[in-house]
Amino acid sequence: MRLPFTKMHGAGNDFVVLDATRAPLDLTEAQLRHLGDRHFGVGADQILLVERTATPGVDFRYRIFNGGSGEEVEQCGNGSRCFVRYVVDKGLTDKSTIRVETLNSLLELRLQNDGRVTVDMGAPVFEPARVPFDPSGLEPRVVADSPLWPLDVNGERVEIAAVSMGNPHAVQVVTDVDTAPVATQGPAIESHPRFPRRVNAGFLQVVDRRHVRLRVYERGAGETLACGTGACAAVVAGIRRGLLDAVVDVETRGGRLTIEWQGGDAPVLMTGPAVTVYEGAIEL
Ligand SMILES: N[C@H](CCC[C@H](N)C(=O)O)C(=O)O
Repeated sequence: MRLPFTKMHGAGNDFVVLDATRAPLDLTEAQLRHLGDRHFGVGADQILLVERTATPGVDFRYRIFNGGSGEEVEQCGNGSRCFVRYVVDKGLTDKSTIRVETLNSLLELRLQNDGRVTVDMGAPVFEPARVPFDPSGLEPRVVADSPLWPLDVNGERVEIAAVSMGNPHAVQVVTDVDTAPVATQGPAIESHPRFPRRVNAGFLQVVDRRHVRLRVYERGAGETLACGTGACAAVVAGIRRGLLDAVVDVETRGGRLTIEWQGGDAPVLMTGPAVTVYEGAIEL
């Protein structure tokens, strides 16, 4: 099968975007992993499938698959911005505010005049069972509004905040992201038994109350240059610990995202770039 695709990135987190609005696309996990493979396929952190939906008041559905594992996941922040850029540039909609459903969320996205995209990512979730995270037998250290859970990682004690942005995140504060043990602790946290659906592992460095640096070892993809939901989870965790103000610039290795959260049940707003790199086709 000849499969046309669009290669995109949001702050360096890269995607293969597929149009399934005209005809359904049913790819196997092996085919999805092939698309994500940087040597034998196209290469991408995630594969995004754009579909129509019959849900009233919703414009599209988009499905997200991790490029390393081929598994379908609930949410992708950088991917949602590229989704908007894609449907507007492809003429699939004439709206500039678009409502899209994912596996477990409904997002509202707005294309700004400067080409950046703002996404209402919904409210964060902290209840362990809904992350999901198993805290049984653990005593958290509570800092301001935030329980910090002691996790045994490679024989070291790591303190994490467990947050869901629709997908699971474990966020720890580090003094310097450049020297943080992302390569060793990342995979150990990703597959930690206390996260039954595995987890995205965030390493957050607080520069000041409005600026942070972040690296994320992503579930099913490894370390990416940026992680949108990871940036949301990290800023929310920092605000709950009393370390950050409500609007924070997040410097990632691939670019800058701006995250806003007013606390409580307020939605997390994420603004950042969405870039089309090239159009291509691959024989699957
Ligand atoms: N690896 C993530 C999905 C992609 C999230 C990330 N690329 C983003 O921008 O939010 C997970 O398994 O939950």
